Amino acid sequence: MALQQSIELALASKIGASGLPTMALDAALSAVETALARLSDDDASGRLPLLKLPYATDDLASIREAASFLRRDATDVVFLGTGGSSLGGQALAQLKDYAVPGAGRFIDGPRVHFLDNLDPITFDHILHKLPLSSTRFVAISKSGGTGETLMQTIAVLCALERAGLRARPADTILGLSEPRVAGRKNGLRDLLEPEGVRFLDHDPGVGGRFSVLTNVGLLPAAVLGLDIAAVRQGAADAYDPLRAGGSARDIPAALGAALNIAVGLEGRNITVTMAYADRLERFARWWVQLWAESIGKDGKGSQPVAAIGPVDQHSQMQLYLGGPNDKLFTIMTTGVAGIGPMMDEKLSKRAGEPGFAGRRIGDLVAAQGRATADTLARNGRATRTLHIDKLNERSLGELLMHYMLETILTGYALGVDPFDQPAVEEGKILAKQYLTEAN
Ligand SMILES: O=P(O)(O)OC[C@H]1O[C@](O)(CO)[C@@H](O)[C@@H]1O
Repeated sequence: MALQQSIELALASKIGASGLPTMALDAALSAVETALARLSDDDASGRLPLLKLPYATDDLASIREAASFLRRDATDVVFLGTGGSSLGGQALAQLKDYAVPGAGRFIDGPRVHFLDNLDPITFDHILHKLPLSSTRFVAISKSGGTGETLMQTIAVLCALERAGLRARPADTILGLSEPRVAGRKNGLRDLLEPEGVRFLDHDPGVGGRFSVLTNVGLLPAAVLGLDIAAVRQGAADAYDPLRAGGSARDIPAALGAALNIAVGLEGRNITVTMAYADRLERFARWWVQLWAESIGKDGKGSQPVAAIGPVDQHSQMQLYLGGPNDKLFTIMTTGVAGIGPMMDEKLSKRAGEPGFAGRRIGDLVAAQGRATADTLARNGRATRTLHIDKLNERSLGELLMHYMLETILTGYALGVDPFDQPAVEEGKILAKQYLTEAN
């Protein structure tokens, strides 16, 4: 198990009166015990296919085969899709420098693009810049009905047509969506299947924001050459303690859920995750969707905020330490001490920082993560720490599964359904109405 979690710095016994009283944590733990029993029933009944994924290997060959198809003679692979149809893949892709400021441009092999936000200028620009004859597109939508993804896909088909490549969309595009269900429309399949485009099936029993361990997240990971079996093994590392049974206090994801619930009981409704690693930035965005859509309903929920260290110390820390004490902080660190460029002694002295001499950049980042957690705690801010010594496929798989389990258990304990998102439909319907009314 790579993940080391501590909630010490959230407790009143450690940080004083503004920390969590034992009673609040005990009450939350007891609610999570009931949630654990429900999850165990879900596992036994097979109701939640997500719980089987950590141990599944039978689909990995087909994911690798699809990845080889996409990589063959490709300069660029573009993933179309939004929310849960994109963020899990992005979180994994960061292990290979995807969207890491300054480093992402130097990725080996085909360049990978995730176009999750619909922006006309970006899309126009990218379609004009991409070498279309050597670009592969993957259109991902669980429902097959998301307007953004449908518009992107239509725009790609039109661009291929203009480039004289429309004759062979099946060589260029891959679809990923739920299998057809009688009586339910699937716009993406309706659009692409007549073109001969091949589809991978989205597991109908796994919601988009929980789909990172399925082909939705693992396909982009495999395109980038990541070890997708190790991602699943890591997920098993997070789930094994639940399968083994035991009390909520001893199961990391259950303890995390209890912490969130207890902090909520104390009236703090903002939860900040600050990760001291560029390669966890998309993970944090993935978690924001997971938490917001799963927990925010029936008037319940807490506001997830994603932050990255150390850079956000220089933008958000003043509020975190000096503003209202209404947040739970999770400070995430990785084993970066001793890593990176070493500081020259003479130059360090000249810069007025003799303490830098002989130290590496990773030493400062490690010290900063530790200092932030301690400073928050000294200022009475409830803080959890999560440390991963080595960030790789296995430990990231563990982190992803830990958070999915923590989220489900929190939802169960709060009495909300973590698997639906009824409120987002209203705006989608209205936007389509405005679109047809516009002239
Ligand atoms: O994969 P789909 O069906 O295109 O949905 C994309 C995203 O849209 C949502 O349904 C919210 O609008 C998310 O839950 C989902 O991840």
